[in-house]
Amino acid sequence: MALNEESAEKRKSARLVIFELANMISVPMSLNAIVRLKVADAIWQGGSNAPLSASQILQRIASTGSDPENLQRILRMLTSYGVFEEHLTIESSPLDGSASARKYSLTEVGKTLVTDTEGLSYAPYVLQHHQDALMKAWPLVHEAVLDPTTEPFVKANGEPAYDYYGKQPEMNELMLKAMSGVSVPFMEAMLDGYDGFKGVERLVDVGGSAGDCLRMILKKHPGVRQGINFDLPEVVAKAPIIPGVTNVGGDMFKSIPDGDAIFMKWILTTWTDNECKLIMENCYKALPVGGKLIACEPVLPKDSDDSHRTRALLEGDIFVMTIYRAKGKHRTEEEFKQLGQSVGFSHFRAFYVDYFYTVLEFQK
Ligand SMILES: C[S@@+](CC[C@H](N)C(=O)[O-])C[C@H]1O[C@@H](n2cnc3c(N)ncnc32)[C@H](O)[C@@H]1O
Repeated sequence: MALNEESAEKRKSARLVIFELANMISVPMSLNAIVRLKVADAIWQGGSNAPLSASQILQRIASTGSDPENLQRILRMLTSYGVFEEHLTIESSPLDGSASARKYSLTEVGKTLVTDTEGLSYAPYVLQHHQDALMKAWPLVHEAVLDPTTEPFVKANGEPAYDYYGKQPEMNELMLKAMSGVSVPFMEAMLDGYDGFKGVERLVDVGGSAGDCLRMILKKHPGVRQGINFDLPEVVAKAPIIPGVTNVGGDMFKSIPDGDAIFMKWILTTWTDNECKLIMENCYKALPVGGKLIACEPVLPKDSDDSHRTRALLEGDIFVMTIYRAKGKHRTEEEFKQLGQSVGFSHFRAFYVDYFYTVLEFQK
């Protein structure tokens, strides 16, 4: 191929990539639509994953007047992102006697949206990410660059996300469900691949939400006799009663209950370096010498690439910047290590037991 032909080809593909990127909003919005319509549950009804056409799916979920063609458009597009598998079949058509019909089953990705497997669904997480208050913040991402003192969520809604959720019982409840759905599969992987709870009797979960992480740790490690689920008062007020777990309401920036070890999952990421230091200092004070802070956080790779893992972590980083703290962030392993050292933790280890979260162990 001549040089100028080659660069013309490159320009054509570049324009295509921009089309893809600019229209990409269709992807999360359609995913949200699929969850709202409970499409995964409809396909999975009775535990079967037999391929269904859009009309058959709608017969299971929707009221009269719904449009199978529009549903099929969404299913096709999400098939290209690996959420559904498309099956082309030849079926009789009233027009010419035969036509190809598209049917859809769930891939492993699609199955994560089924809501009848208790506690394992990612559906609430998808819904939680697309609530109106969050959607209002997204057009303001550029503001996080121009003025990082106030995150886009605050600009759009007048107050920080956790304060806002606290005043909206429905948002709070959805947040609890979203966290449970995401926590359970990770905790299973973590408890298989990490054994740092040996010898711990009293374990505090900082920002423990509904207490799912503690429930699973106590089940796997009966030596942990006392679990303290520590979170904001309005959150623990909604947390279920779990045998062996005491719900304690408070503010981690003020003080943290004492424990042999402290666990936290998905906490440091949403705060600035100085706020992280304050939380970690309070952990340090609450631990005995030799005690461990076990933090599970998304950890950014040093290099950038286009793998699913790197993209999920980098996209999550922009989510944090937009919704929680303009200077809260996904960090590299080295940045976490330095945060720990700055508040006095003498040992640090990282365990890569999952693709999204890494276990970070800080020892006093
Ligand atoms: C992203 S969620 C993580 C929940 C849970 N650790 C999990 O991974 O499933 C962050 C949690 O931190 C809690 N949180 C926020 N500010 C807090 C504070 N000042 N003190 C204690 N908990 C707080 C929130 O209520 C929420 O439950």
